[in-house]
Amino acid sequence: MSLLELDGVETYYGESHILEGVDLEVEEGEVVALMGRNGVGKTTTLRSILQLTPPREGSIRYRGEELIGKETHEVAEAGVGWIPEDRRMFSQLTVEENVRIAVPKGSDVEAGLELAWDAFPDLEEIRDRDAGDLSGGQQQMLAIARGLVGENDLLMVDEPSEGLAPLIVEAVHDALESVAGETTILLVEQNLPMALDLADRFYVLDHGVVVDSGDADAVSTDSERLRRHLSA
Ligand SMILES: Nc1ncnc2c1ncn2[C@@H]1O[C@H](COP(=O)(O)OP(=O)(O)OP(=O)(O)O)[C@@H](O)[C@H]1O
Repeated sequence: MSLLELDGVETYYGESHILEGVDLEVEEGEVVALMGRNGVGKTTTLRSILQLTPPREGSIRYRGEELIGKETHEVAEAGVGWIPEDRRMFSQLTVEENVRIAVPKGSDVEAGLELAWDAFPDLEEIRDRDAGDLSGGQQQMLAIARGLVGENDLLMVDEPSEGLAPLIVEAVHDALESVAGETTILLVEQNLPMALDLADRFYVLDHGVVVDSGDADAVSTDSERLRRHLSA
């Protein structure tokens, strides 16, 4: 049984038919990259899984259990975490407070902090700073650290490299690589080298359907196979 399985998922915003039958699977322990041009439905796929925009057709099974019809908080409680594109966090709280409240109720907060600081020593140095005062790269690190301590079985990360300088992208890559050792990841990412390097498998979405998929090792960043679907 796959950890996550989407079958014929169709999602709308009002009358706009965005996902027109998405099929994809994520196995436990994998990093799966979801790629595609702007506006093809990548974020909508994540929103569909989370039941933020519930699909009208199809099925989304997590550990064999149907998610469609559940509330978003139930999906989260089942172990599905989300790092949205806007790196949502509490800007008036410090870095440490942001990590603390990401530790699930009943779990060991100090152990969570230790895990976060081990993975992100740079964050420990700025633990007392307000999250709102961080650079884009630091905010992305904090968002990933929050995902890490959230004890998710599946972490969905939306465009973590977007808008970041190359050196910071490298740091985000390394951070995700260390998180990948702990958690299954579904990664939406337009930075092809980063996506292919991190991923075990990939899917390419175009106009709301999967048009290609395979092993990340089997394609290169400049392959015609990917270029066809990814370049503008
Ligand atoms: N809340 C919304 N209401 C109506 N249409 C929306 C809404 N959110 C997104 N869309 C539209 O749905 C389509 C898919 O958007 P989505 O954000 O899923 O794309 P994406 O592949 O993640 O691209 P991007 O990289 O630009 O975020 C786009 O045409 C977008 O304009």
